[in-house]
Amino acid sequence: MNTIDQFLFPLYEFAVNRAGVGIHAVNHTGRTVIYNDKMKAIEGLELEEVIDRSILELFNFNQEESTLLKVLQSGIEQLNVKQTYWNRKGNEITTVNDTYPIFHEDTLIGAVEIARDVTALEKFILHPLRKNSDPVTFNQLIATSDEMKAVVATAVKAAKARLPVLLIGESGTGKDLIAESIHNELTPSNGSFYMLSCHHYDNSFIDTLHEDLNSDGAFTLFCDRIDLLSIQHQQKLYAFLKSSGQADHQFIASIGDDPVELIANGTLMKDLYYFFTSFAIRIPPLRKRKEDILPFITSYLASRKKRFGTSLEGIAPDVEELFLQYDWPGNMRELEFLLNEIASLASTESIITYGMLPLHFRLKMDGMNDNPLQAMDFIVQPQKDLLPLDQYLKDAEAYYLQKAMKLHEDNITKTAQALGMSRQNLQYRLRKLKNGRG
Ligand SMILES: Nc1ncnc2c1ncn2[C@@H]1O[C@H](COP(=O)(O)OP(=O)(O)OP(=O)(O)O)[C@@H](O)[C@H]1O
Repeated sequence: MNTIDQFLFPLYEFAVNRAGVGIHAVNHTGRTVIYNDKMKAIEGLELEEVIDRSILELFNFNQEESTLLKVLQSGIEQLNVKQTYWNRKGNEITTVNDTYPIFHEDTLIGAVEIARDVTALEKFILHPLRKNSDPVTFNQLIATSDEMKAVVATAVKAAKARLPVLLIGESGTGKDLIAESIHNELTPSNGSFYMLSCHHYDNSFIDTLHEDLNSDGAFTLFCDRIDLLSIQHQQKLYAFLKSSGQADHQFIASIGDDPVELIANGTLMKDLYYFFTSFAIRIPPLRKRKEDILPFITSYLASRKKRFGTSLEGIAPDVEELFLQYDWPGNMRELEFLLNEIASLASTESIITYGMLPLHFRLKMDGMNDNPLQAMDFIVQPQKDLLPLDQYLKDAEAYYLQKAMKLHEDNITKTAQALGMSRQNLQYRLRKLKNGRG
């Protein structure tokens, strides 16, 4: 490093780590050389876990890394690649990635990926919902379980009474859908449905609510996740609601946790909570109402068939059993994403079989079921469909690592030694396999 570089290095390092975008750079061999703080936050990984990865290791893993690899191989940039997945900490993340090849005097010396975390931005909206698609009504909600039937019955009552409603439930349980269904149940109907999404740090939009919602007629305002607003913004929202006058407006809010706890730990303003509690509706997580899983799948596949002409119609009994055992931390949204993933890879199949489940899901199941992949799964048999090579290699890696770990009584150092890799490398692979990305 020359003197100028030495002088500039701390500045570069500072800038890279303070950047609001994830930055991941690899050299020409695919080895990670930059992995900034934002990228760590997005992926839930640590620098040590990625720093000594080689191009071959990168090959087997997630989409984003293969984008880096592709760009490294082709020398052509890839822009605006969007992905949504649950990261290692179980958070749903949506990123938009730009990946660039880096040349020095005509020689390709590496590639850089810039990832924008748009999870919050995507939700930062104040807009009339679904202007151009069918309005959502209670009829479209899957409510087979007694718990969901009770939710719908109370929501219908709330719409009749036209009183403020508080929806309480984990992410992905359908709060948005219920809010919109309440709006569409109102008689006489309200002109506009506005969704005020509070998932963003910058909630200055609350300051302009008066102007934004200045409509002649009655409207519905759905304040999604008010518990994510700062107390100062909650006070502003409360002041707006109190002053909004017209009795015909329908106000709905949602929170992601138990209100008593949120108030106790200072995350939710008591007055704002009381404003909405004429009807407090708790939407149970999917793991507490598993009767809704299969009807959702049937309805999803039927609507996909209608819209895209796909051939999928149902799921195999063993897959059904797995789905009923799984806890679905991302609730209906996670199930929907999983089905999207399966359906987008399906061709002529009419039934979702175990082999069609993405690896990350199967690994979670294997952990849960004590029913891991078997050596038999890797033998080519005439009566069994062949897997795509990429899938086969991923499965084989998962199997091999699990067996190697077992052989060495889960001792990372010994297993890594036996496999001829570093501890970090092995840990990284194991974590990736366990938490796999969709
Ligand atoms: N009962 C249901 N019937 C049909 N689809 C559902 C149901 N519940 C959820 N979904 C689907 O699951 C996805 C997530 O639902 P929704 O956005 O309403 O969840 P949410 O609780 O508002 O999540 P968040 O708190 O993250 O905003 C949507 O695509 C929705 O269509």
